Amino acid sequence: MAETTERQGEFADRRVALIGAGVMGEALLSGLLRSGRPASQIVVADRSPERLMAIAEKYSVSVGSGPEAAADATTVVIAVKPQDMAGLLREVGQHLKPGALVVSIAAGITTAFLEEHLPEGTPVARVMPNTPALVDEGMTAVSAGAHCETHHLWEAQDLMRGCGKVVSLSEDQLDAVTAISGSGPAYIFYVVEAMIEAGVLLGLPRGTSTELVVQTLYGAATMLKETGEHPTVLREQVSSPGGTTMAALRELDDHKVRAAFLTAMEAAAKRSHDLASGHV
Ligand SMILES: NC(=O)C1=CN([C@@H]2O[C@H](COP(=O)(O)OP(=O)(O)OC[C@H]3O[C@@H](n4cnc5c(N)ncnc54)[C@H](O)[C@@H]3O)[C@@H](O)[C@H]2O)C=CC1
Ligand SMILES: O=C(O)[C@@H]1CCC=N1
Repeated sequence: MAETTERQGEFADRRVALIGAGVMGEALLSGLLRSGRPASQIVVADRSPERLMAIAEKYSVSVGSGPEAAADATTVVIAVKPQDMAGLLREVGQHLKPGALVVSIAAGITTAFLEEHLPEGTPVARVMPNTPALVDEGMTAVSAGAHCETHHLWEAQDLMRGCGKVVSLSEDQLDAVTAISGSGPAYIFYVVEAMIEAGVLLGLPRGTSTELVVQTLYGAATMLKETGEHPTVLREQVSSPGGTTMAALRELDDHKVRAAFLTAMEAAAKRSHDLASGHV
């Protein structure tokens, strides 16, 4: 309680506008609230009135149009699809408070793109979070635009720290970040789906297979994080000579699964790069 009050004091002069309250927008909003940002200092905008009503009811935050939200904010977080970004920036740019920080979480959208579409000198930060932010286990990379000073960068990092780990990287690494941690949860869920199906194929009830796979994933992730061991070492510990694991891993190698992962993530990074060039 004392910590929450202290944090509320820290944010006393800040107002955050969150524009785009979809999957990621809601994850960030809930993280901001859990980390102690007062709801009274957050205003949410979305072009869907139904969505806005649901968000206002669930989180007790103020809601409004994009320009209304932006006009009153010291930090404007934009969480719309890359394809909607240019239109939105045109809509809100002229309403920004002088000196307000604009933080974009859109895949591929560069700080140069944001700066071109906003009033001269606007500080912007490009951020790439991921959906585990919903459970405070997010991974976010932050990079600064041309007019983003150190205190702006801290503010962007602080916004995201409420829902997980944050690193600062140079912008030329952000397409790779998008391919690895931004899209990453989807690859893991895809592998989980496949393993559950395999369990069913082998005769396990679906519920049992799901429980086995989810706990195995959780245990393996916890081992990676807590032991700090290289994944190769951890994999070798499971792989007995002439045993079951090697029989399975040989099949994965024969089916070029490792190569498929490399190619898949190259495709994601290329897509992120292309989104910036307007290939939408
Ligand atoms: N979903 C994910 O795992 C991640 C998404 N992102 C990025 O986050 C952004 C949002 O993605 P999602 O939340 O998945 O999309 P979403 O489609 O769930 O949410 C986008 C929201 O923006 C609203 N919107 C669109 N144009 C608007 C406008 N002019 N004014 C106000 N609201 C507007 C839509 O009504 C919608 O609710 C994208 O740019 C994406 O690249 C980044 C990291 C991870
Ligand atoms: O698929 C996408 O484009 C977004 C960006 C990273 C994760 N989801």
